[in-house]
Amino acid sequence: MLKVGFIGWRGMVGSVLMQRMLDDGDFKGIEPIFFTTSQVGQAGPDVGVDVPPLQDAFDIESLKALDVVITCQGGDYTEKVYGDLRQSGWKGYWIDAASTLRMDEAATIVLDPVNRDVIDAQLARGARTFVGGNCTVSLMLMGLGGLFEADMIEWMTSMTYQAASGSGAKHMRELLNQMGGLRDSVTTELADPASAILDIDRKVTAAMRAGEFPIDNFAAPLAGSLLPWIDKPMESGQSKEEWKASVETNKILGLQDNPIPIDGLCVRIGAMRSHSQAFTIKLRRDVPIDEIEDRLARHNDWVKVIPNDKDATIEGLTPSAVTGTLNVPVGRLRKLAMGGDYLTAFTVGDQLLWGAAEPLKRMLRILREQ
Ligand SMILES: NC(=O)C1=CN([C@@H]2O[C@H](COP(=O)(O)OP(=O)(O)OC[C@H]3O[C@@H](n4cnc5c(N)ncnc54)[C@H](OP(=O)(O)O)[C@@H]3O)[C@@H](O)[C@H]2O)C=CC1
Ligand SMILES: N[C@@H](CC(=O)OP(=O)(O)O)C(=O)O
Repeated sequence: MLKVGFIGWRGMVGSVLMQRMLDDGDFKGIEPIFFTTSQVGQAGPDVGVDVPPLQDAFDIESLKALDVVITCQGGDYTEKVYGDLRQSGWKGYWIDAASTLRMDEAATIVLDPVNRDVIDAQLARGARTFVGGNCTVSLMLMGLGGLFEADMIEWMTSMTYQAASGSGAKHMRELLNQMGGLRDSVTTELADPASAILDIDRKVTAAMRAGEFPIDNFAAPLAGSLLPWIDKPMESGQSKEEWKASVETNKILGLQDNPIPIDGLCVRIGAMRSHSQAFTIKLRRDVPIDEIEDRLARHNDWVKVIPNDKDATIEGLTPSAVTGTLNVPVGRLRKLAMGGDYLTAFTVGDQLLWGAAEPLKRMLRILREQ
């Protein structure tokens, strides 16, 4: 039975992973051992099988006893522990949600409905480090997998609308506090249907710009606004989130030698935990829209093609419709005015499920099936 160590299991991504594993009975047939960076010796979580007290996540000797480490603890933890653990001679499987190791030669980015062939080839070569992809990249590939599989894409742009959860739990709370603060600033006016909307707007804008508005985490108002920068700056002028689109996609697909150019702008919006993206896709040839829809729909069990009409779009192609599900709807599919080989599309996905926890859960299953 595989000895599997869980690190970061009580954080936001880790909790989603725990729930998905419980839902699918994934704790049966493994020996789970839970680790912590702050609560050594406390009781482990209830996962339906006996587990020992929490162990020290920094103790290399304890980690060396594991067949698999699965970590959602974050990049700082990976940086502190991974190198030392490997240098100690440990040959186990390391499965990680953090971006730290993604572009390492030894690491495979996992998204098995899209790149099971790459994962299998890497396992056959003896690869032992598997990392979940960036959330926008994984969600884009789940939505557009059928076009990549058929090698239909010459280049594409992705313009993102990313939820607060991508920044972490504190940011989600701050977004809600910002929303509440804006409403509180105009409670009296909202109760009076005759009040002037431009007075309400003035008060809301003043509240947003006031010194006491809660911006400790986002550094600026997000509620009632947006933030067109995510992650660190790169020399290219891209944000790091934008840079990931091309490098990670091409690594996931095994296309590093002949990469598909992908670029765009990444924008934080006031959604809670589902990311959306709008694409401009330059097709290699003019493919009829019904063939495109058919390929997209058949690619995996979670993608859902939404007809390009208003009712279906508003009902099914929004963060509020998707959050908490594994569905990845893709819609607004139509040819652009630039010509028959220019396609536009829009997709939405839960960034904590397919965007973070689900590919890791499924990688553990793949290891168990070996
Ligand atoms: N947020 C996201 O969208 C994504 C995140 N990731 C990666 O996953 C990493 C973890 O992200 P995320 O889950 O958001 O991080 P969290 O901040 O929710 O959790 C990280 C760790 O903080 C510790 N912690 C301290 N106080 C608490 C508390 N009150 N409740 C829960 N945990 C607490 C826990 O460690 P301990 O038990 O040891 O104290 C926990 O494992 C990121 O750094 C990133 O690398 C990857 C993809 C998406
Ligand atoms: N950067 C993503 C979330 C994330 O954690 O990405 P990565 O795993 O690439 O660091 C977002 O803000 O929405």
